[in-house]
Amino acid sequence: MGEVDPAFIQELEHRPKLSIIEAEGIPFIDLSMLNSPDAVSDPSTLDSLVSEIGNACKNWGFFQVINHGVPLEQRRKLEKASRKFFAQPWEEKVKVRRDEVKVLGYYDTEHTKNVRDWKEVFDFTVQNPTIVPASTHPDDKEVAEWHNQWPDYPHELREAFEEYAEELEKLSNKLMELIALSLGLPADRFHGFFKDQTSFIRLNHYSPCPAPDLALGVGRHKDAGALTILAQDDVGGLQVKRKSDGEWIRVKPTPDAFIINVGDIIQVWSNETYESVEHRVMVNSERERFSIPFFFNPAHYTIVMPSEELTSEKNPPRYRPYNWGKFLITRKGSNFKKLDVKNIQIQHFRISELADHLDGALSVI
Ligand SMILES: O=C(O)CCC(=O)C(=O)O
Ligand SMILES: [Fe+2]
Repeated sequence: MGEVDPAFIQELEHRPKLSIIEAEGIPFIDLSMLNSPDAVSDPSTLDSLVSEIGNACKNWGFFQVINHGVPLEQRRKLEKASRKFFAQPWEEKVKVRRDEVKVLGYYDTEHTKNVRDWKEVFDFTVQNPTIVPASTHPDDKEVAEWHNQWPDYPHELREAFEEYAEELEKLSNKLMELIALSLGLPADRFHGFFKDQTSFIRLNHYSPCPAPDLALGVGRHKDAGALTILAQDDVGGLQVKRKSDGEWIRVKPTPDAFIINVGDIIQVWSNETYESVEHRVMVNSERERFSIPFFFNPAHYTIVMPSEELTSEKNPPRYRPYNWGKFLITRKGSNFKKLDVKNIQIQHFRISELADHLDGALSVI
């Protein structure tokens, strides 16, 4: 395979099998009851929706939603604008390139676990500007602003983005309510964390790849935020690591559905009742693919920790509290240092089982 830069080539164990297992089991959840004006709050219908959400989060960490209330028109408008943007020559796209100072915009050299992804992206934050810590230093309280870059072409991209972001924010809040209820918490338990959200939307473009058996569109990873809402086109390529057997399963494209996945923050908030699940993107040699994830992230000053209501002496907190903004900018920073930098992970805040055992042993003595 002479055509592919070695930077894109996955290690043997992480290369995708070209024979695909398509998921039967990833749940479909119908949200129509949340959006119908005459949905007289029938507690039993709500209860069954909440338990469907809870089971999907527990068993898969992924589910698809239909009748979600996001107008199709808004989604199509952004999808079209995204296609127009990426169809331009590279020289045009790099005019709004992301770098260490301007952290939002166009980017085509992203690495996941130190292997280059076969994709190009455009990042925008929902709040403009978005407030984040100025430095990774734990004692530094200074803040900085992230500003969106808007390309000249297509001119409708900005409006399409803003309308879509507003709709997706509404859907995210509804999903967070259902997730809170499924954990036995009040519906609004997590709302406050998103007041000064650091959410962002990414436009992804995966070109046809001459070596889909060696490279990945996005290498295996977990999403670091609270919740991801993904719009994928009809090409397919997203794979989820099935919890029951570790097999990579393709998420079948369903027109106009959204794919939802639990991120690391929900894993921590729920004290591992729900887990953030590994996923990756396969590319193919024939068709380009587009997708748009919405990453629903809390305010930078959020201290992420297991919810007190969900921990007890028998089920102690499994994570030490961490500052979301510092975590986020540490991640962003390491994207630019590229090879041989290990990304910060929630695993670094996990209270290790070994320590639990030792503590237990010590307290007995
Ligand atoms: O393109 C996709 O299907 C998923 C992309 C993804 O997982 C991500 O950007 O975090
Ligand atoms: Fe992801």
